[in-house]
Amino acid sequence: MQVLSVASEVYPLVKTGGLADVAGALPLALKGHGVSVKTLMPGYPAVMRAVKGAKLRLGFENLLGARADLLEVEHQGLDLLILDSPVFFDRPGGPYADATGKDHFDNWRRFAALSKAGAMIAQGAMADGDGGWRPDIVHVHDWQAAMVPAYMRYSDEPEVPTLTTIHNIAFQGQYGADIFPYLDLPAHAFSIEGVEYFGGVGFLKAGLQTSWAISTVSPSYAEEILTPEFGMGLEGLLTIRQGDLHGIVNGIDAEIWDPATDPAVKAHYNATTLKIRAENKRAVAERFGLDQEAGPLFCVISRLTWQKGMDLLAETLDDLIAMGGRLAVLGSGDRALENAFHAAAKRHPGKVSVLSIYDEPLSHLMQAGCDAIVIPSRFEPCGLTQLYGLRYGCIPVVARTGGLNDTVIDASHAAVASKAATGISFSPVTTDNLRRALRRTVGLYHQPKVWTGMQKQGMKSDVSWERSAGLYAGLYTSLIAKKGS
Ligand SMILES: Nc1ncnc2c1ncn2[C@@H]1O[C@H](COP(=O)(O)OP(=O)(O)O[C@H]2O[C@H](CO)[C@@H](O)[C@H](O)[C@H]2O)[C@@H](O)[C@H]1O
Repeated sequence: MQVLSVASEVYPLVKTGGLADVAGALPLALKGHGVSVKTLMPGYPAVMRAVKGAKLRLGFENLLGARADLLEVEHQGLDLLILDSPVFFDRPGGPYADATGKDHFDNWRRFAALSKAGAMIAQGAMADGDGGWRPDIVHVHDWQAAMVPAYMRYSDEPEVPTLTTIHNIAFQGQYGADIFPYLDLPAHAFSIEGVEYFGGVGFLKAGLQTSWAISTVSPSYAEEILTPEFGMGLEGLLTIRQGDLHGIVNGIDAEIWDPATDPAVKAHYNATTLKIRAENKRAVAERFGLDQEAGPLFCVISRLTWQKGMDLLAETLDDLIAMGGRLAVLGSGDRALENAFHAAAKRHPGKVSVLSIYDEPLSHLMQAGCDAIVIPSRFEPCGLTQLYGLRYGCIPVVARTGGLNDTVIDASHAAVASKAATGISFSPVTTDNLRRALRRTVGLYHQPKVWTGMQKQGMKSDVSWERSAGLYAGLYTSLIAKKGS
């Protein structure tokens, strides 16, 4: 089976968050299920530097107003299609924003161009000539690629089955109606059945409306987004499409994330040699300038945002320190939240430390050395850092929501007694409940037998892609069968 995947970021080439991890790991996991994936992504400067020697496959003279080339290259096991359009993608800053954090002014045009290219490839643009290629199914990720199924729906070419995956419904790609004339769509696409959304254009809405099927990254979140509290305005549409909505939990790349071999980890270990983690703990404390002392070392590896509940954590820090904990924070985000954490670090030198940088190797070392990772998210479609935590013996302390609910087993009395517990979870998401969860965590930490048992149980959890890749392969097969029926 041939799949075209379309994503705006793909690990290891460009990553701003969990989407990149999934877009980079799922194609590799699908290989074992007889599924072969080509991934279309933008040619940002970092990508163009990394894929020297890519082959030119197609030229688009005028893709939403700019010239673009389609390049093909194999990179670390991934078959990549790179949309090389200097006008759209060769600029300083990140994939979505400039160096000051302001969104690129033409994001709608950049990602509509990506989507339009995806739709043309899906409908046979690469089918002619030597090594011609045509996908059996198209899988697009988040709003930046969500216009692919819309472009396909409104073209005259035969349809190919499509799946749109929601990684974060908070980002929807909503724009004014004034962009519609530039999208290269027929006039009737501006309707409730098409791309129109509250009088403007909604990219994610368009994908959810026109895609054959929809998925999100955990079963719990698939249910939550049907409610006004979590659906962010799309709950009505999703409820209508409930029969086509699937929840498939993310996995992690178990080769990249392996504490026994990870090159970013100072002292390698496995579930039978957990004592070795102490060396990594010392290394983390040193890197963050924290006191070397007994007591639990907590960490955060996250965007510092409201979604992630970071305001709640900032409010509990004085108590966490009073309980004997320390905290290492790796992340940046909302200015006010960054300031709150930096202020706590000033109040508690040696106990709280914040690095507002993006550092992939350090994130690995932290999972390998910290005792617990705190994830008090208000909503979490899946969450990956708790999965890395489970694999590395870094106990997750999580809000009971979305994928966090589906992947962490709370240390209730029964779960501890039956040795099933893998973490600590709490709900509803309030400061008081988080404080209680942190206190419970410190209590468990001081029962070394129970704590080690939880670490071992977590390390045994199946967090690999194996099962979920099988579920995606099954979903693809069922959609292809639908086409034939
Ligand atoms: N400063 C930093 N330095 C280094 N690494 C950092 C970092 N800050 C974050 N990271 C890394 O970025 C990734 C974040 O992934 P998450 O799943 O936690 O959330 P995100 O909200 O980005 O993803 C969305 O998509 C994913 C994928 O589907 C869903 O799991 C999630 O719920 C949804 O919100 C992790 O790999 C983490 O280690």
